[in-house]
Amino acid sequence: MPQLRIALAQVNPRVGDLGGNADLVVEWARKAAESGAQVVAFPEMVLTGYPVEDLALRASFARASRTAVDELAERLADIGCGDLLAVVGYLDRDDAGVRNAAAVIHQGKVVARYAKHHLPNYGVFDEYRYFVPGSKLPILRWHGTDIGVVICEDIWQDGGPIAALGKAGVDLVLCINGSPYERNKDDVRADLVARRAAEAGAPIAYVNMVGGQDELVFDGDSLVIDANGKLLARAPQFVEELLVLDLELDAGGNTSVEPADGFEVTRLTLDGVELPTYEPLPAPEPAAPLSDCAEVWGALVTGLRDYVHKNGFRSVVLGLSGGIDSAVVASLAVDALGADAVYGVSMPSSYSSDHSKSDAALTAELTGLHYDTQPIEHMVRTFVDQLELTGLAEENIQARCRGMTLMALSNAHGHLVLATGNKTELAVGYSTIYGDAVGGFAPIKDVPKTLVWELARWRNSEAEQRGEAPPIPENSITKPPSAELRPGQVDADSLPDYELLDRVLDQYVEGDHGYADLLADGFDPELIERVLLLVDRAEYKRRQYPPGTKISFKAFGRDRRLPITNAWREHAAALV
Ligand SMILES: Nc1ncnc2c1ncn2[C@@H]1O[C@H](COP(=O)(O)OP(=O)(O)OC[C@H]2O[C@@H]([n+]3cccc(C(=O)O)c3)[C@H](O)[C@@H]2O)[C@@H](O)[C@H]1O
Ligand SMILES: Nc1ncnc2c1ncn2[C@@H]1O[C@H](COP(=O)(O)OP(=O)(O)OP(=O)(O)O)[C@@H](O)[C@H]1O
Ligand SMILES: NC(=O)CC[C@H](N)C(=O)O
Repeated sequence: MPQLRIALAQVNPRVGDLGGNADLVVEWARKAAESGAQVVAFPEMVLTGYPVEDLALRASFARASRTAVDELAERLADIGCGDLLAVVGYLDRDDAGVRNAAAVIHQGKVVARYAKHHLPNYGVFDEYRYFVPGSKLPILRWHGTDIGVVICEDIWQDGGPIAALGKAGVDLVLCINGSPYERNKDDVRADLVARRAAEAGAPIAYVNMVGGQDELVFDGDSLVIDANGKLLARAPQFVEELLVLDLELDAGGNTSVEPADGFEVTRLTLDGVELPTYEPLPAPEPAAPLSDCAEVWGALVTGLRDYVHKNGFRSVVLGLSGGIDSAVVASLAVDALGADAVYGVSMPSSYSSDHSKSDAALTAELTGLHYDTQPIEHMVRTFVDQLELTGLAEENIQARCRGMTLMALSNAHGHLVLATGNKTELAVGYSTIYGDAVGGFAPIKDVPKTLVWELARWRNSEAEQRGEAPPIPENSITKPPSAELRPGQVDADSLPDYELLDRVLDQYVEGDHGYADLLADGFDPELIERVLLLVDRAEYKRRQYPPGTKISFKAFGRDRRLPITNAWREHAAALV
């Protein structure tokens, strides 16, 4: 049986940076060659970054991507990696249109191209807007084994290229991916890859990218599973990694080129240099799965870090209220960027409690971030007096003075402003537009309030286990949440209990349940009407909220697109 050493390069490209991404591929291909691999696979569209959105529609970008892949092939040969079979995702354009493609590179040339067949067009994906599906299946004979290539969504749909490869006969399938993180998706992926490997009758080597791209985080979790469902290797989440392993594959001998399931099958035999003689590698230990909180924290840290760095910022600023949301965002920012890159500002008004000031100062002390106090009382007074503001207008001007202060500090010092709102607040519109809703990035906008508390407790206990000081003040976790916009205000005065609220929101937002479904879920009719009205009315606020990391199946934004101007209400009268 031929032994094949493969390497999966789980790397972090940057959208639009064709030169930088080519350098990345060269650097990791070199590592793969040094490890003795004969095959290296890179993620989906690694050369352009992913997703490129409407850049795909620009002919200039497609031309640059095609040129970049040809130049990359030459470069790999020039640096002595020509004998490696490299599979590299890129954006292609041919007579039929734009393609989400994989180039197979060997000895200085692109020897085969595969265009993604199944295009995802749900959730955050719009691939029918950009790409033309492919129906050609190149199968490469390399060191006696027959290798097929597919791209991400190709394994998420029944039928299609995997079934066709199974019928034609292959010994290995390389699946290159840009699969964004969602809670619990790692389990779904592993099951899926196992199912498809059985269908292909061959192991599937699945390589996913890592890193943040606007609202998406790619978590890696690359894996190799054989046709019997055995996990052969698994990379950790959220870190770059070269997963190298030796595969004992059934020797090729597959010859069918009959069209299978509408696919045009071509076989190409590549000359392999004589195999080096090396000791087989011990089977790599699969990365241990992360707990739910560790995984979410890893996603939030990655999303924040990459948004900041990939957009050229070196530091962030946020308002520290002493409350749980700003404390958790501060802790995430410190984990993502280091304490020296985080600036926290306490901005007390005349309604601010003593504990809000002391808890904010304690957050700074525990995390080591830069701390400053900027009282807003005089600014607020000027607006209130000049415009004769009372009630809600007076309350909101406090949040707006804070927002303006943070943006001024951003302009003056170049910090990116972090908005601290969580998913529950976004759902019910519990924030002041152009006030605490200002910012460039909103790290916890997809985290429900109850999960914010859970993450805070988890992060503190992690610190304790490592013998470090817990970064989040205990009082910020345990005190009743309050916006402190008027004396004695607490969230519970105007919102249902957060446990209950999050359960309703989960069904309405994630589950898209209507009124009747929510009744069947066991919620009180009055509660349903109240919560749904709040959610529906706040669409305009969500549209203007900064981007932030997606961790759920349905984040606000691309995953959930509702009209702002919308007269439809889910209520009892709408039941038929
Ligand atoms: N459909 C629409 N399209 C575009 N704009 C629309 C709009 N409807 C209203 N507006 C505009 O929005 C304004 C109302 O929104 P806004 O000014 O935000 O005010 P509003 O939503 O009425 O009040 C803010 C609420 O958030 C709570 N809050 C504030 C700050 C922090 C927290 C917290 O705990 O985190 C909670 C606060 O207690 C209050 O209940 C209107 O005056 C109007 O200008
Ligand atoms: N006194 C303050 N000093 C600095 N920033 C503040 C202050 N009050 C509010 N903010 C900012 O506005 C955001 C919204 O705060 P608010 O207290 O109104 O509600 P919250 O959603 O409960 O947030 P938190 O849990 O952080 O208090 C805070 O997270 C913080 O960034
Ligand atoms: N890039 C893709 O085709 C991703 C789609 C796929 N369903 C995933 O999330 O993994």
